[in-house]
Amino acid sequence: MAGSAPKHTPMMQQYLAIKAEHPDILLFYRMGDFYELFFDDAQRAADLLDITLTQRGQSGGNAIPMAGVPYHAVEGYLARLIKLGESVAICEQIGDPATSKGPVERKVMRIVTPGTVSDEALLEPYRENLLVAITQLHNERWGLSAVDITSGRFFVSNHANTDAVISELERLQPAELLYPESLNLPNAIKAIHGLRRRPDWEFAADSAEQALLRQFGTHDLSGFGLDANHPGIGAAGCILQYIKDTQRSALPHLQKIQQEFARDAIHLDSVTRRNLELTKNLQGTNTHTLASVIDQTKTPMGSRLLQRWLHRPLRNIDRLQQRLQVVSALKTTGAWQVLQMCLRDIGDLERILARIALQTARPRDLTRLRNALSILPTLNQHIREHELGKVCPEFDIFESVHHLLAQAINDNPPVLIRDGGVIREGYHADLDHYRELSAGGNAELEQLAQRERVRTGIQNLKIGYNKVHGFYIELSRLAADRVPPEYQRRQTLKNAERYIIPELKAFEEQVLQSQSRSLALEKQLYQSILDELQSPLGELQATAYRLAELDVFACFSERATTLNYVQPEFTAANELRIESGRHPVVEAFSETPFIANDVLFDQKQRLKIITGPNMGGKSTYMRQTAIIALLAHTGSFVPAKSATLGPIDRIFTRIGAADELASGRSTFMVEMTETANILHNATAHSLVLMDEIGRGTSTYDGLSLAWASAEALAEKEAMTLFATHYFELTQLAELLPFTTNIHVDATEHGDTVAFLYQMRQGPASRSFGLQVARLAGVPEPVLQRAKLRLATLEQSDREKTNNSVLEKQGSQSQEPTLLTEEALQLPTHARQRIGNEEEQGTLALEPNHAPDPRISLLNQHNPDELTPKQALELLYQLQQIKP
Ligand SMILES: Nc1ncnc2c1ncn2[C@@H]1O[C@H](COP(=O)(O)OP(=O)(O)OP(=O)(O)O)[C@@H](O)[C@H]1O
Repeated sequence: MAGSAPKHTPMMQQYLAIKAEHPDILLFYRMGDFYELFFDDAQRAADLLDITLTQRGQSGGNAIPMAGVPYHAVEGYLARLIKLGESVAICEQIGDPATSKGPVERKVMRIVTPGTVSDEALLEPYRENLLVAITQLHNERWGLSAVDITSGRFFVSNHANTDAVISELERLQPAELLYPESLNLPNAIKAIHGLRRRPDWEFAADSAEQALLRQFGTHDLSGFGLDANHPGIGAAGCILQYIKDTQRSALPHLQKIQQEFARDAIHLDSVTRRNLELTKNLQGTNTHTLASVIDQTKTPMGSRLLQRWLHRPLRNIDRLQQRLQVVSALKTTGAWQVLQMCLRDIGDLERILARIALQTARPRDLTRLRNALSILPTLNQHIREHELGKVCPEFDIFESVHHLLAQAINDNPPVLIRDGGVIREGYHADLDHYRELSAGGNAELEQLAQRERVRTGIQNLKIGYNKVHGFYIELSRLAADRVPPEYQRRQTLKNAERYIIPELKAFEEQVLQSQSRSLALEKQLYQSILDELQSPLGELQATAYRLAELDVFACFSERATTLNYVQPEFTAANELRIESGRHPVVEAFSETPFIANDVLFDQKQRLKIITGPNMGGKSTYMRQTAIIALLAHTGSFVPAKSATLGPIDRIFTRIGAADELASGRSTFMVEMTETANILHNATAHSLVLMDEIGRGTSTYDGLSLAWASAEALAEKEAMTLFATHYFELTQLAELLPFTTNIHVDATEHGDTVAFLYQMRQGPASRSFGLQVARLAGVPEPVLQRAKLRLATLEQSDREKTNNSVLEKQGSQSQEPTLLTEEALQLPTHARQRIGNEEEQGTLALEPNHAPDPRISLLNQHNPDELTPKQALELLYQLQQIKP
């Protein structure tokens, strides 16, 4: 920033003083029709918004960098900045430029931050907008609090360690994240957009508790089931303080705080969340996700709730049964159809109510609220007609609120209250009177014009109005000699003159006065309507939540009907049985019919080693198992013929691997970190998907790690699907309890392969790697070379296996054979080659079944019997032989 204040112009001094109050965020400084940014802000805005960086005058001897956006387009720019995690202080001109000495008075009128926005234009309708705060306690533990200002949902949670809080942040996807300034953030959190450092004192538990009590008007927090020592209390306090600083308005819609317990939901770590592509695919977009198939909700609030449920599958079976009951009832009665028709017109009631609470609701929010309320009686009628009252009680229809809005607000009000015309005629007598005065003006004006025409004898005399001169009488120049003396000239045009007369002036005052009075009264009435809506706000919010739930239930029923899903059943036994399960997303987007498969985990079967060709459907099978389990725990029906699920505490996935360059971890490191996490945390109630672990390192390292991991999971009795290309692992079925082999079926068609996608018992017979490579378009000469290599490798394998079996037979061992480095007895350099070349994508183990002629020659001589000359000759001979 530039030098000391005295060197700046008065305007710059004003700017710098205001900027000093908002050092960390962008300041939009209003100058006429633009919001301007200066110095570093200008540079940052120019980069972020791709707007031109210019200069304005000099300050402290240097040119001042400047960038600006037109005021009428500001919302679009704000939306972009918010999305990038930036906050903006908006500074308006509040003084009158005409009467100001020096720069016109300016003030920051609002602060827009990603986590506190409520304007419709700045929010994404289908995404929750969370302001989150975190603190770390002395022990490893973290406290977290989150609020969705646009719905009033406010909660705290606590997390045992850093990994747990990172995975929670992955779920919540905060729009803005507050943390205490003394906290040393882990790298994974540093990468989050919208980070804000806050002073440590804002997280102090004592003051936080007081702030919460003030907010809710209660004596203690026990009514919310919350202990004042909860690790998240400090974070909740910081959130309230931050909102106070940035919003400067009360938050009557934050009426309670809830506690979320990790144990209430199936734990999904951040990797699993990504791998299962719940709401985002692996490329980071919204297509081909579970939500893209399941979400047929009709309101944005329903869609947001569904996404929340998908990311937090419940473990409480009673609550799931309640949800399933509603879904089932809507399905069997077919009521979902009419309900969806109604819901379509309900709109985003949740966010409308938040804007009413924040006093930022626009006239059209009120008409939308009125419209939503007017649909409730019809909804109730459908509930009655379909006898759904038991599972879905009728809605309160808020008659008085509806009546108020029907009486007070016009059918199609303008966007802003300041434009007037929002309050309905007949609502308030004074308003009608002012409006009559200003509108009735037209007739009066015409009378006056007619009278003047008669009096002056000038037939083309007109009365007009413009903003600068107000009302005037306009006469053509040709009539100049007939202008009465009391006409005062106002303005001279090319062919006409404009005049004013006292009567017209008085008329003007009356019109303007009644216009401004009517506008002021409208604003006042509008405000009192907003005030009146505050008291039923809590009940309205509860209704909005129930409508969002009904929207999700109707959506589940529709999906179950259209896509032929079945109601899942829950059991206390530690098992998982899926008959003819399907992958909802692959099924929806595949052009060929989906092949359904069974899954069975019970007391006897816990670990399944899956083998079979690439592209054979192993990953699909594993993912569909997790997705069916997850969907069942949201209260949805599932894509299967039947599904019975025992308790599930966590779903783990180790699928595919990508370098995480940003965090400095290689493919193998990522793979092993994820594996370590699973091995530490999986229990007998966990569902574990392991896809080809060990691929990122040398064959033997990988194979050994995969082997040992499978053993460890079998020991834990976790429900594990373990897909592998290490055929050796199929031997585990004989070595370990609870372990079985299954494989995906495929058949060979000449040089190519046909996938059958059917899971079968037992290990696969072969892998079809080359056929799949052909399908992928690998050039023919390469395939031919690979075929030759494969033949030699397989030959070598067979010989080694035979040797090893012979050795084993010699030592009378009963254990099945595992191909280890020792068993293969490869020389060290050959082992290294396997590792290196495999990393480059070609495995080229040099076969040693065809003996090297040089070695044969050497073997024909005994070194002890050779003379030095003979030895030299032999050396020359050896040199001549080509390997
Ligand atoms: N049960 C099924 N019915 C129909 N099509 C399927 C089925 N399972 C998989 N597919 C199709 O086959 C493709 C490949 O499946 P998938 O990725 O599961 O194979 P994979 O065995 O895991 O392969 P790789 O070992 O190469 O990772 C899927 O994208 C899908 O189009």
